[in-house]
Amino acid sequence: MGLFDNFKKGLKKTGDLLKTDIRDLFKSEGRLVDEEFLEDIRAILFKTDMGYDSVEALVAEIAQQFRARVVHREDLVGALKVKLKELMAQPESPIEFADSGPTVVMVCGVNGAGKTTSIAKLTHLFKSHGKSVILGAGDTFRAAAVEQLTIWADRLGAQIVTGEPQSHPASVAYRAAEQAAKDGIDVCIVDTAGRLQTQRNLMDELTKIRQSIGKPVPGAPHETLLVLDATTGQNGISQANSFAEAAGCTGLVLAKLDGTAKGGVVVAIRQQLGLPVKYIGVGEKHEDLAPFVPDEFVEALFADVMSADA
Ligand SMILES: Nc1nc2c(ncn2[C@@H]2O[C@H](COP(=O)(O)OP(=O)(O)OP(=O)(O)O)[C@@H](O)[C@H]2O)c(=O)[nH]1
Repeated sequence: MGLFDNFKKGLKKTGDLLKTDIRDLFKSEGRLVDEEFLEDIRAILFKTDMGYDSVEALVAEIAQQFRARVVHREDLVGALKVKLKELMAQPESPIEFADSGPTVVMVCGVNGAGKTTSIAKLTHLFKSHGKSVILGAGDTFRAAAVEQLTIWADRLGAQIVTGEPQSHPASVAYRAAEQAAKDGIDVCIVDTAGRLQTQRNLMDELTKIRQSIGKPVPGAPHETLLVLDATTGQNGISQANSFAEAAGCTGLVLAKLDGTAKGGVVVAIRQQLGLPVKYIGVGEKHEDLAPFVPDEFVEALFADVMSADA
């Protein structure tokens, strides 16, 4: 599947919502842009969870361009797309690969956000680009987490370093990074147990994990990715903000985008979190991950609204 198809898959539910609502607005050919129309647009955009500031910026743009004029569906969608792309712009941010030696990626997030699955997807992606991968099973609290990651590693042809049930996650992370350096492996991905940003001791533990990764591989971790569950919508954003800060995150993986009609949350995330969205999860399989490209996101979001009338 191409990138655009992946975005469409991830945004199916959100796109369907927009399609129905915007088509309902344009039952007649054109619509006069008055306060009532602007209010309707506002309500539609809010439903996708774009957040107050983004919605107001979009409505202001429509008002400024079309107030007191008759607007057609394609003009409205065109203007929304241009403004959304502007709102979501971010530096191109693929993974920062190390100049030499292994690139170490640490993955963190709250329980059940989609960390393990995202690690499997990243492994598949890196391997499909010809890179060798080793995993560090740093979630030593849950035997099931280690098991799950081991299954993925076997299936995807990656090495894995695990610890004894009581071993410290920092020592597993250290050994994984060390092994990567010793064996000349391109990418080392370190899993961590789910935690809340309010659990001080567990957040301190993330710092220890980071420090121990940096011993065998100076400069590592090169990326610390926060996995966010898109289905929690805007509720998750403020939590993510403090998490990202405490854990020194460099980017986001937004998992389960396919599971929500509130995919507009990506816009809110771009507005409210100072971090680039690096990848989106669009399903449960290992190939269901796409690098995040704002313009593709916007095009996919509105693709069905403008497709041939059903
Ligand atoms: N539909 C869909 N499901 C996903 C996606 N990513 C993860 N999941 C599902 O979400 C559930 C939790 O995912 P995990 O990867 O186990 O989450 P985790 O963060 O490792 O969980 P803990 O280790 O318990 O903290 C699983 O059932 C996954 O299949 C996605 O992009 N789309």
